[in-house]
Amino acid sequence: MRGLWTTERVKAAEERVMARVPEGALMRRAAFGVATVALEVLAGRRRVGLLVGAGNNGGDALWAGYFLRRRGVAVSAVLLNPAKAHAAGLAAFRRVGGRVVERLTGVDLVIDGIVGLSARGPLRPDAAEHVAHLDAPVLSVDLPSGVDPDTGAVRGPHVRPAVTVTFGCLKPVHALADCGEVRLVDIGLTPELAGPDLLELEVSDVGAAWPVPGPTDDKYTQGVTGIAAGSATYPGAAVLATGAALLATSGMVRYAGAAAEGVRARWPEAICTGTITDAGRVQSWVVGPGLGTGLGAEAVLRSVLEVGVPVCADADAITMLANNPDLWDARDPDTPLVLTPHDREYERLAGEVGDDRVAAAKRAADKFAAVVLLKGHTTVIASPDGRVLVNRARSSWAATAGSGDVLSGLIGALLAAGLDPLLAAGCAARVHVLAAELAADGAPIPATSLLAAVPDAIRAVRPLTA
Ligand SMILES: NC(=O)C1=CN([C@@H]2O[C@H](COP(=O)(O)OP(=O)(O)OC[C@H]3O[C@@H](n4cnc5c(N)ncnc54)[C@H](O)[C@@H]3O)[C@@H](O)[C@H]2O)[C@@H](O)CC1
Ligand SMILES: Nc1ncnc2c1ncn2[C@@H]1O[C@H](COP(=O)(O)OP(=O)(O)O)[C@@H](O)[C@H]1O
Ligand SMILES: [K+]
Repeated sequence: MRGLWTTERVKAAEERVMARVPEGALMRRAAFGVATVALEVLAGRRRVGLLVGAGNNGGDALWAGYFLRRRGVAVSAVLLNPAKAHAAGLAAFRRVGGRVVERLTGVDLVIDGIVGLSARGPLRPDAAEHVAHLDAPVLSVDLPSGVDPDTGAVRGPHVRPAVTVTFGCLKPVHALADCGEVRLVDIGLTPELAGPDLLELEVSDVGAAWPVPGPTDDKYTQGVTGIAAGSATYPGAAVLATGAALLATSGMVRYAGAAAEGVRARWPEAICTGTITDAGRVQSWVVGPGLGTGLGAEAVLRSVLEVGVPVCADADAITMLANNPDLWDARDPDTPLVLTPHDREYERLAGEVGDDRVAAAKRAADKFAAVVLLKGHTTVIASPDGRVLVNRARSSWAATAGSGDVLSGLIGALLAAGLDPLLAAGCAARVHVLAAELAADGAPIPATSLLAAVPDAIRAVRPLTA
């Protein structure tokens, strides 16, 4: 797992380190890391431009320019606020023949030292003007200027780097926004950092957690997933969610609902019944996709919540919980619940998502004592115990009708297998993104193709030896 730390925590840790190292040492170390990566990106080319802002981020850029000059690179710098440019960095830069210019032209690489950890809001007009006219790849110092360091929110002009070189530890922006390739330079911060604020699962974490049958397993021991989804009007959601649960784990899937005929026709291995009460025992329920929001659907949701097994509530189930808060009473508060809203469903449940998606997911997790998976290009998953997972897609192919039904089926199967609910949601989200990428391979796909790629996605995350 990769940890990410908020700017408040990073700044406090940096202060503690700075108190025991010589003045300027930390900045020079950071800048040396920037120069090293810049040389790698340049791959023999020799012209670099710096965009230098008023703070220490600009100082890093100037010191990086100093180190690059010493390696014989031609370096020019635009000072966005000459009076406030980092004095020691600028003096060092000039000393080795760095040039201050009005505009960057004819460079092979631009180093973005406009703003860093103290930035808020989009680029100001003068900086935005310079950025708009760049025609070389950009290396951002610490983070892409114009993107919020803690929320990753982009609300106007910002830098789109090919590479970001950050220091000491990763910050939320590195998981929440597009930073290009992210490189981490050690500046001795680690001993000063306690546990991270956000976590990102690595492929190996997902592979290690994904449940597979062992020698003593049979179809019951691995957890039976129940699917209460679909309706006469929307049988497709039931077919997709059931299929996802069948492909996610071995064992058994029970379907209960009005789409039984369609589900049976597509998935003969699913045990299909018309109602929850006839369904038999399960270790988790997925409820909501395509279920409708009428009285019948409410009764289904109520029964599922009353069973006392972990539940993944998606789509119409979320709308019903939002419209009729009495339904919460059916829930045993100790039984894990995973809610999987997209932004509009979130709004019905807990008000506007806003710019800070992590805060929004945490708010709802607290409010409902549930794991909340807030969908999107960047999916944020918050647990009521305070842990937060972030899963950023590398493509947007999953933004297609029915793909959410696949996600809820995956989560349900992992819950039935007994995974910790936060991990279940995180692993499902990761495999979902991967399945979308594998299925799409450069062209749009329907959710059925995403579903069909789930086995390949699981194979891709599992260790080769298993
Ligand atoms: N604190 C430390 O010990 C270290 C800090 N380092 C660097 O220092 C950076 C943080 O430096 P600072 O705290 O000085 O802050 P920044 O460099 O982020 O800049 C703050 C300045 O930018 C201006 N500004 C804010 N928002 C802006 C916007 N949207 N458009 C244009 N200008 C804007 C502000 O008026 C302020 O003058 C880090 O990101 C990192 O690059 C590194 O040198 C490593 C060591
Ligand atoms: N721009 C995007 N990039 C990547 N994934 C996305 C994007 N938009 C949505 N998704 C993902 O696609 C799925 C859509 O789910 P949902 O909105 O419930 O669709 P549906 O109800 O049609 O199944 C979610 O897993 C979500 O995270
Ligand atoms: K920057």
